[in-house]
Amino acid sequence: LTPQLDCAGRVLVLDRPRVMGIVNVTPDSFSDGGAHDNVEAAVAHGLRLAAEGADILDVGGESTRPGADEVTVEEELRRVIPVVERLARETALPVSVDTSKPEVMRAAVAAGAGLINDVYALRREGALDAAAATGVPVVLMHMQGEPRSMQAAPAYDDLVGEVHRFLAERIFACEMAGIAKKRIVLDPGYGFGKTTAHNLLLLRQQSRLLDLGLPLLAGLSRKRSLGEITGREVGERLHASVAAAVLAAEYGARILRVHDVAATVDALKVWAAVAAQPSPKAAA
Ligand SMILES: Nc1nc2[nH]c(SCC(=O)O)nc2c(=O)[nH]1
Repeated sequence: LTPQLDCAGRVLVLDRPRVMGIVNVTPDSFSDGGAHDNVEAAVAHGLRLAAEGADILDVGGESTRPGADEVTVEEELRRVIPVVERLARETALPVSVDTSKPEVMRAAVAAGAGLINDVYALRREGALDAAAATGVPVVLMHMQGEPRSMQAAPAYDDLVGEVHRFLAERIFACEMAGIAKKRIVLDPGYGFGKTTAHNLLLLRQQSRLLDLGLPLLAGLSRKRSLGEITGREVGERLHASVAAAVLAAEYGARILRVHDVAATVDALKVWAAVAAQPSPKAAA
């Protein structure tokens, strides 16, 4: 049976790896334009990613980069809601909201968002109830520590086991709050309290998370670990990001969260065409 996510009426069919395009609504470092310019630029970017073949658009107003400082609820709402509203209206794609704040979850779904993408896995006060009340699917991501300090000294006794246990606990918390298991997507949280070595091991063993019985989302696009491996700066990580997306698909991910949609769409078409062929075991 093919898993599918009903994102407020816009159904994401997970019969093959799908591409989630990243729409950051954070102060534009290129222009000193005010909030309006940020919204306009973000909407234009989202429309472009839709034209490039994205299956879902992920709108985020708070950078969760290591060391990032907090954004107030009011500021995050000002950035995110207008963009969610416009993209939900001007495309037929499901729109997800990348937030940990319950108020932003509620307002974004009211404005047309069909998926909640929470890097904090609904652990903030009120987030479980807010997500349950919206009725839309949720992405639960693993993070060790807090964005501000998570990269100081990440350490694990059993990395994959700890990520697995964390996700199992968050699934249970969701079910207790009335969020059905079929509304949940899991995410290993690459780069969130992990060294490059951790990220590599977690990717290689990502398929161990599949026994939790839920679709996986992977976000490796342009991340620091890819820079460490290739020596490339953030704007030069397209090739590494495409390789990482294909590997994540090979190791079980069905949603790839990326900046470079067109390139990843083509790469995953090749993956899907090959994956459709009989495996060596079948031929034997
Ligand atoms: N679900 C999910 N959401 C995310 N939001 C970010 S923000 C940091 C960046 O894009 O570099 N990363 C992720 C990720 O890996 N998974």
